[in-house]
Amino acid sequence: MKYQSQKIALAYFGVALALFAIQIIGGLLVGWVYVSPNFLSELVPFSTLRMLHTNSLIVWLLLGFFGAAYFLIPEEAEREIHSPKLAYIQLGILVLGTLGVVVTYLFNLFEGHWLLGKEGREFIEQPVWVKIGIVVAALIFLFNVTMTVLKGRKTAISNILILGLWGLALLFLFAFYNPENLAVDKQYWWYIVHLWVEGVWELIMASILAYLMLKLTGVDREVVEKWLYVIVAAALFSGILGTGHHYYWIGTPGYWQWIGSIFSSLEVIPFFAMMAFAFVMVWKGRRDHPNKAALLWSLGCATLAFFGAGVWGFLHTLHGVNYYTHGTQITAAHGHLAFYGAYVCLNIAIFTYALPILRNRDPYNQVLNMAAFWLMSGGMVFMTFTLTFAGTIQTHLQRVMGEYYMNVQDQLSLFYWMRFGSGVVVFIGVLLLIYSLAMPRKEIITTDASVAAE
Ligand code: HEM
Ligand code: HEM
Ligand SMILES: [Fe+2]
Repeated sequence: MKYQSQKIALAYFGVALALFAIQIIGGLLVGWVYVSPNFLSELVPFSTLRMLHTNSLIVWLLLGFFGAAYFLIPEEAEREIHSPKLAYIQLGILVLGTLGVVVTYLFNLFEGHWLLGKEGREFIEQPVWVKIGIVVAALIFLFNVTMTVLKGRKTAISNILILGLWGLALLFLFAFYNPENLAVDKQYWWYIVHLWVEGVWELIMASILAYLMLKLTGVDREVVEKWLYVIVAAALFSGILGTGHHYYWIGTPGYWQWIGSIFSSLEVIPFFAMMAFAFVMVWKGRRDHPNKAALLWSLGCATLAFFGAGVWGFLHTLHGVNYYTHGTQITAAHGHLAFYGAYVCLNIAIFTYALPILRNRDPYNQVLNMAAFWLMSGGMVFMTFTLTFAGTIQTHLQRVMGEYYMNVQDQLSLFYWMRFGSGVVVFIGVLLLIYSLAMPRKEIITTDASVAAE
């Protein structure tokens, strides 16, 4: 570790990993409700469990991004973080807000209250006071990292990372706008839900991947930067108007069907470019970095993001297809693999790279970490297939044959069992990952000195 303030990342990564475990337990619970519909229904309704699953996902991914910024910006800017104290206050606010959401929803508090009560719109369910807390935390963060970069060396990696993080915070402001008209409400709601993952978060993804490639492969910075600019331009060019793929059936004018179909199809390009980038860097790289697990997660990230976002996104993005598949299990299949590939794997790649450095150890428990990669990724890919099959049958029976929703659900139970099974595998992978990141490697006991020295 070159700079003391990089240590801030350790606290962020720790909280993120704990929330990750909670997110997956939440996933298992919602998955179990699908096979046993009355499970917990008296205590915690499905909608609350589902909210806890998706919101803990978003919160831990954000904590991971913030931690990644605190880790890599000192190295890029060649100076300490402006104020470590502010960084810890920011973390405190976010943890408090998270607890606030959990308590409010689990005990159903302050119903209908404008400031303290539940908000209910998917992904932005946080009570208004928590939303305000999120904005305050984001402002503290932006101030802190922007000051650091302004006073230090400016690189393409840190500039693009900060641009992405500014965009993330500004777009979140639409969470405060909740118009009466449902069509208008949805129109702005997608500014967050879509423009985050298919817009500004892609900048964050590209810059963190670029940083990892720079460190892990030893390729020249100029080469990495050229790729970075192309990826970012492609992401914004396609992603902004690509929002139109959510405007097909919400009451917006018909031209969105064409704008959405054309531009969202182009969104495949930046995801393909990120995958090509990662592999070309490894191919051209001269460095044989000892942290093989971090490299595996980086390549896995770029590849699974291409399949989850690019291929599974394209699968249902043309309006002629989406007319039938909208809101079916096809959407859930895509949502899972895209989030997992792009943003879960990205975070784990930077955790795997940074934690040994932050804790002053050699890359450790690599084999366990790599086993966790295969268990988790295998589980998520299997889940994607089961949901895709379920979604195909659902689309046919419900949307083509016109069968009643619940009748169709009954016929899909085999797939929901398999989804639950793959979830258990993912959960085991997560436990293994956390163990491999948190615990030091056991001493190798061998008589062969050359093996022991490895
Ligand atoms: C890192 C892994 C995971 C990620 C990134 C993730 C992400 C998500 C997202 C984004 C949604 C909302 C999807 C949508 O509206 O289309 C969701 C819903 C859901 N997830 Fe996960 N999830 C993960 C793991 C799991 C696991 C292990 C299970 C367990 C079986 C699970 C079960 C569910 C269920 C049942 C829903 C509700 C779907 C519905 O409302 O029909 N997830 N998840
Ligand atoms: C990493 C990037 C991406 C993530 C994390 C992601 C995630 C998601 C999630 C969670 C949903 C469900 C939202 C909801 O209804 O609550 C969704 C919907 C959708 N996504 Fe993506 N997505 C990504 C990229 C893409 C790309 C590149 C495309 C197109 C090529 C795409 C096409 C779609 C479409 C068409 C829908 C609407 C599905 C429907 O009508 O029900 N996505 N995405
Ligand atoms: Fe989208």
